[in-house]
Amino acid sequence: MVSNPETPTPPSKLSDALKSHPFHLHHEYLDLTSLKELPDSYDWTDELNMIPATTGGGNSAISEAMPVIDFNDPDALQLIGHACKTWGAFQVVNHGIPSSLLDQTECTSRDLFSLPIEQKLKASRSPDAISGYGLIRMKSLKNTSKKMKRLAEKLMWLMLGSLGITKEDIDWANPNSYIPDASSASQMNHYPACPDPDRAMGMAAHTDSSFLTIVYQNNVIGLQVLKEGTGWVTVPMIPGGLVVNIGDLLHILSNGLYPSVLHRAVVNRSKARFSVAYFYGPPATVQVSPFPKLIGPGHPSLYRPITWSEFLGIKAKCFNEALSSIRVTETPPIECVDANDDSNNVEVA
Ligand SMILES: C=C1C[C@]23C[C@@]1(O)CC[C@H]2[C@@]12CCC[C@@](C)(C(=O)O1)[C@H]2[C@@H]3C(=O)O
Ligand SMILES: O=C(O)CCC(=O)C(=O)O
Ligand SMILES: [Fe+2]
Repeated sequence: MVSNPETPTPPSKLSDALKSHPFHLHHEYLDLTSLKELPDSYDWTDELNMIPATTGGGNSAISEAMPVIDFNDPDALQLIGHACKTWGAFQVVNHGIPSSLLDQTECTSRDLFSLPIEQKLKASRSPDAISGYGLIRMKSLKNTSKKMKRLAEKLMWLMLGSLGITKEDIDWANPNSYIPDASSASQMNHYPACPDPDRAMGMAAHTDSSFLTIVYQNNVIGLQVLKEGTGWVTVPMIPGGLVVNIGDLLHILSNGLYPSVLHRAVVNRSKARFSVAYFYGPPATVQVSPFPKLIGPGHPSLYRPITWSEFLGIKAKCFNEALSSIRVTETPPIECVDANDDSNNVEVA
């Protein structure tokens, strides 16, 4: 094969994916922990984000609450399939991750974010790097907690199983395969108390690019998911519960059957909030495309094949238009505007 010098080689690691798409934030790094007034640069005006949420599950309809799935439930597979189709997210309990480990992670996160800003800036992330301290959008801290990985694997197989996809169907899942292992990244988020929560947003509405993301939130609510026909729904606190979000890569693999969930994090006036997100997906260089069993007459393949690495590059440029930009349609592909703007006020590490 002859390589075309004008075609760049796709990055082989997630951490390299941002090198060609540096992310420049125009925010100055403020100490956000003791603000008396919202700085003008944090004033939020975006329509999608300013729509308020319903209280925990639709207008009093209890059936509209986000599904909570017990891992020990014999019907877990079907329940997960239904939750993926209808919500793109659910909470899981009895997941096997000891609460002591989650508490410990929260303490580490509190300690890290409470360091003086000068000290945190010593670990700042540069515009083309994936890890370090900074403001979102693109940043993460490598934390390959074996337990999180194991849980993510179990969740993935339940999700794929509910679509009729088996381990034999997925090359990279085979332990004897020469293909590298799954990719993952962790991100710790800190949302300081905000003097003007109605004018600010913790983390702007987005989908994750992963296969699935596991989110741990300390006992302060703030995560909201967009439920079709209902609007923004606040994810309730469930002791020991972990939130699972469907990401864009599972959306692609399921040919749109399991849509990635649009979610955001709001801030509140009196309490600081912490969360940890664990992004899990295929090896960075493996191409993901709509699964053949899910394609047929009346169900054309909706997306072109893409690696996580390439998709991250597209996401850095197109942000919430990334999925539509790789959709195979008869209409001309979406032209993205640069998503390289500064619109969030959450600290991440
Ligand atoms: C693996 C990753 C997914 C992510 C980019 C990252 O490198 C680490 C941070 C992740 C995050 C969190 C906030 C929303 C998001 C869209 C972003 O800009 O950074 C996601 C990225 C993603 O899922 O594409
Ligand atoms: O803080 C939260 O609850 C959500 C975090 C999130 O969506 C992310 O890190 O991608
Ligand atoms: Fe997210």
